[in-house]
Amino acid sequence: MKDLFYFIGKLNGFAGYRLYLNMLLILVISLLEGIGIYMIIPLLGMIGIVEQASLSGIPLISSMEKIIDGWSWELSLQSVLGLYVVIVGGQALLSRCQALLNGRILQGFIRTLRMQTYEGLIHAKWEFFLRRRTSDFHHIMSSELGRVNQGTFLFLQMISAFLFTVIQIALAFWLSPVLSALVLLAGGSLVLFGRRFVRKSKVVGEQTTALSRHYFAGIQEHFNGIKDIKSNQLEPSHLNWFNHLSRRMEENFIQYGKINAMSQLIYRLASVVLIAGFVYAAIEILKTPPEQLVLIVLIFSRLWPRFIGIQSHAEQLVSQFPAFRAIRQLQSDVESDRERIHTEENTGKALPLRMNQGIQCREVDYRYDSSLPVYALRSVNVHIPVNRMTAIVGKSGSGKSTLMDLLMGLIQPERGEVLIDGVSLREETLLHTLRGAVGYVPQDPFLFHESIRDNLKMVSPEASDEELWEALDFSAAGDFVRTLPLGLDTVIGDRGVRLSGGERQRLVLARAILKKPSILVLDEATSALDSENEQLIQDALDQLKGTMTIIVIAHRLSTIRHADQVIVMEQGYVVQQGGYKQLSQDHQGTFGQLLQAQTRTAL
Ligand SMILES: Nc1ncnc2c1ncn2[C@@H]1O[C@H](COP(=O)(O)OP(=O)(O)OP(=O)(O)O)[C@@H](O)[C@H]1O
Repeated sequence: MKDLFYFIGKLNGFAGYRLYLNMLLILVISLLEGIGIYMIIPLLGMIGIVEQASLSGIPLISSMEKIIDGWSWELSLQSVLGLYVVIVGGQALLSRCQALLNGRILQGFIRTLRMQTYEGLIHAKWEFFLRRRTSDFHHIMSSELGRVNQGTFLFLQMISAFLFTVIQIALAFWLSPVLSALVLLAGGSLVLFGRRFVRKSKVVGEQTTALSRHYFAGIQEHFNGIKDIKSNQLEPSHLNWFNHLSRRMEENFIQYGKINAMSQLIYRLASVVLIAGFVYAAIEILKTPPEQLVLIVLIFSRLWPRFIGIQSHAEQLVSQFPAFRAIRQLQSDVESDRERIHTEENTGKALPLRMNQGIQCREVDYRYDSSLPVYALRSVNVHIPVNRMTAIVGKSGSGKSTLMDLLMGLIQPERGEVLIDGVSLREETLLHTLRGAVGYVPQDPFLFHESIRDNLKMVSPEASDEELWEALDFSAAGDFVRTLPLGLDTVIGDRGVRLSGGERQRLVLARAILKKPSILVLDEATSALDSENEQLIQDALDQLKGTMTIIVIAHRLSTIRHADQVIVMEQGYVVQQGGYKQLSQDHQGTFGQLLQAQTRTAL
């Protein structure tokens, strides 16, 4: 319930006066509908079904008669019918306006919510993503937002039904307090009885969230690993998983349907019994005049379906509560894990990085999980000199990528400092500047499902075609792009799968170069290249030496022969640091052993 109130507060903040206008319209529409019902009685009087004289005893009719008398109108069939058309027509017109306003409020609210959630996610720290499955974000951004949309719609519908009920009950009370109190008492006991269905719906709603989360995670994993599935013939086990989950989802929906159908059945049966008892009491015990009875039956016959609707809406609404909670939780998590560089002051383009000495790590410790005594980096002290090439090497899992993330300011040390020219990276403006100055090429390069031109221009929207080709030639990608029939306009597939691994790496390298970074970071960025293309890129990087700071992670040690400095890592510690030649001569050192191992493999 807390979550619902949180979103109502947000809805109120978003819609403001429009929400109240919406309610006012509902009130007027309900009033007009009530008056429309009342209009039937004078009509019945004119037809002769009820006696004209007895109409003056009915509260609202007598007031209306007085008003009409004041206007010196004659209560003729035409005037009553005319008034009826005006009232019911006016109500229809207002209903249309209200439906449109309702739609605008709802869609605008969901758009804002979607935008806020996405903005929060995209500005969250890298560490936030390390702790979560990406499928959970897909789930929240699609399924859960959809459920919040439906929940908000139901909530607005419930307000409308509630206001309608209040107005109609007020009119009924005016007409006959005793009869109305009887009906209300019956309605109230039904609501109390219906609470058990609402509780059950909530439990089913929680199961729905868990199942759909599971579904999203599974689907994403399966299609990411489709090549593995096909080549290792894992289809049967995946089909089995899918079949099992689909059945559980089916059962979940059926269970919800059962609850809803049962509550509706009970409500309908109770309505029939109540109406029968009510009519009996009205005629036999209370001796209600027929015209009043007709009106009350008319009012309640229109009111009852809405009343039942409130119960059904309440069940649906609580079944959506877990989605409200999931989005609220995510919004609060991303807020507390927001990257400090994304503040109001830092919305503009970062200032250019002017680095004179370099980046330094001083006594850095880092753990991915602070509750475990497992360190990814331990007492790391390194210096990355400006405009030089530094290579980071070590066995798999030794901490190379973690150190790289630290140097790029993606993660913050648990102990110690990362400094640029002696200034701590904990300083927000510096972090913003550093991020703007880095060109990063990851191990598994990512390309958007856009043209090559769009993919490149993402980092430099103003770049001319000449600059694009220059960057492509630099990364040894110019030749293969020229052979494509559409050249720069070739659309590359989802995650660039229509290109080979090496082609993707070269395109992403071109993109990084186009940014004209002060710091170029290559994480195993040439691992998928053949030796010819790798050599071309090595030559190009050699040309860049002295113009930008280059940090390279490499497994193939032959590719870092020209590095000015090599950092050797082992189990989170920096065990050696120095020039390539110097380290390679120490045959007992970790680097010497790594070199020997690679030479043996190459033979
Ligand atoms: N997201 C993560 N959550 C928990 N532990 C992690 C995470 N990423 C890395 N680690 C752990 O931190 C240690 C260092 O990992 P890191 O990726 O930095 O090594 P690496 O030298 O880059 O390895 P590789 O050469 O295989 O890429 C490893 O023990 C690894 O299991």
